[in-house]
Amino acid sequence: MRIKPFQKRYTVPGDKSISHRAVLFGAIAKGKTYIDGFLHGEDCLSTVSCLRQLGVDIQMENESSLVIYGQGVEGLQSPLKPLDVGNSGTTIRLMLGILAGTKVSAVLVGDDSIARRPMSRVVEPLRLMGAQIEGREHGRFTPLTVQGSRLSGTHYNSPIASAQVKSALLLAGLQAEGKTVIRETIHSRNHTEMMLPGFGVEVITNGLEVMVPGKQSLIGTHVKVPGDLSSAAFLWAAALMVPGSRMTVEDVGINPTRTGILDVFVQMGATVEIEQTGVWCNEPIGNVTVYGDDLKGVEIGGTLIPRLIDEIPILAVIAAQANGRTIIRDASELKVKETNRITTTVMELQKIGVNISETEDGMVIEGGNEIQGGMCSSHGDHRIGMALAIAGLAARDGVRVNGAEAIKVSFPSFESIITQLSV
Ligand SMILES: O=C(O)C1=C[C@@H](OP(=O)(O)O)[C@@H](O)[C@H](O)C1
Ligand SMILES: C=C(OP(=O)(O)O)C(=O)O
Repeated sequence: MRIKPFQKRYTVPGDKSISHRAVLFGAIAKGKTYIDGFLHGEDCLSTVSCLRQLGVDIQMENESSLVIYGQGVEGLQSPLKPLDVGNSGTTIRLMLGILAGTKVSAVLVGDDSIARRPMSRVVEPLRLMGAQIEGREHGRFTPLTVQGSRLSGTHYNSPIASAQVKSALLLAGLQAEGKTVIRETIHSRNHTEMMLPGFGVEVITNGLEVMVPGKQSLIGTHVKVPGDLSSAAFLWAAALMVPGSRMTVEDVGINPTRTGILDVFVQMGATVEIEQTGVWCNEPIGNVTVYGDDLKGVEIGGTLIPRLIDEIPILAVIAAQANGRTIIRDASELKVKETNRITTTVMELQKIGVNISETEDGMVIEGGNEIQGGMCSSHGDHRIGMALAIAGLAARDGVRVNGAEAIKVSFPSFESIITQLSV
């Protein structure tokens, strides 16, 4: 149902990408790692449970504070049962990079969505380093089996801008003989490169290239996780969908490899005020306020896309309300996320009366018409579920989202915040 204008300040739960990395790196480090602000969402909990199955002692002091008693990669043990990564692409791909160079043998499985997502993007370059990974359709899909082995460093030109690929190879490279160099065509998020030096690891970045010398070990540290900009994006979007509203999100990560959506808000005519308040573990954080009425459509593509890849479903919702046409190009990677996010975004927004169509590598939205509302589905994809719920704040008849439980994957407090906005 259409809601009244609001002026609010919130914090959002910890960044999902950074939470995964903090617990994975702590698990292969020697000594204690403390994590504050850990995201207690299903994806990160899948990472924790896989690591526990590998014999890592992880204690939860409370929902967002963890202590990991790391014993180095040598301390990892072969699990008795398959490691279940649930819905999390980051977990399986980074875990493959870690396990490839250990003495562990393990089977990795996930849910139906994971079973459809491509694994060859990490399996193939890891095999070039000497990894022994087998699986369904020659290792293109789960279930996958990894038998840890000796690795050699590599020089890999990554054909896709994927931080999961880059991170998997860097993690394998830490255990390999010789150096590992990854070159991307477009910058992907750089949280791995930003965090590893805090664990005492040498990482050298030179433009689009990242290099790690091999045979390095990690030392436990303290990680403070910034708020997740990808979660905050839904709250800022709420303010843009309800004219006259204003939303501030505090202590949110503003790493430039993630802030593409803020650039697009400005391009659409919104006001974005960024007050940087600190740097936590190499990651800039700040308080970010977004407001604006009478937005206009935009054309986006190219190097901007990896900087807002997870925000495209919510951007489509904002574009539906903005005046004029929005064109999103170069976003084929969306086809291999939790769902095919081009298809699911277009299909579900059409159901609630948005004029939107699918293209080969993105979508076109004709904005400026009232969103009617109705019944739609998350298709089990957290970001689709949240995008549709935000559309509901401006829809004439409201929006009912089936499968909203998927939202717990990344933003467990989303529903309670949206309920507060609506009263
Ligand atoms: O490394 C990460 O933490 C992530 C990288 C991105 O995926 P790709 O690496 O497939 O682009 C992103 O979509 C995902 O939500 C998290
Ligand atoms: C794509 C996502 O995550 P992952 O690849 O880790 O499943 C996401 O959170 O939008």
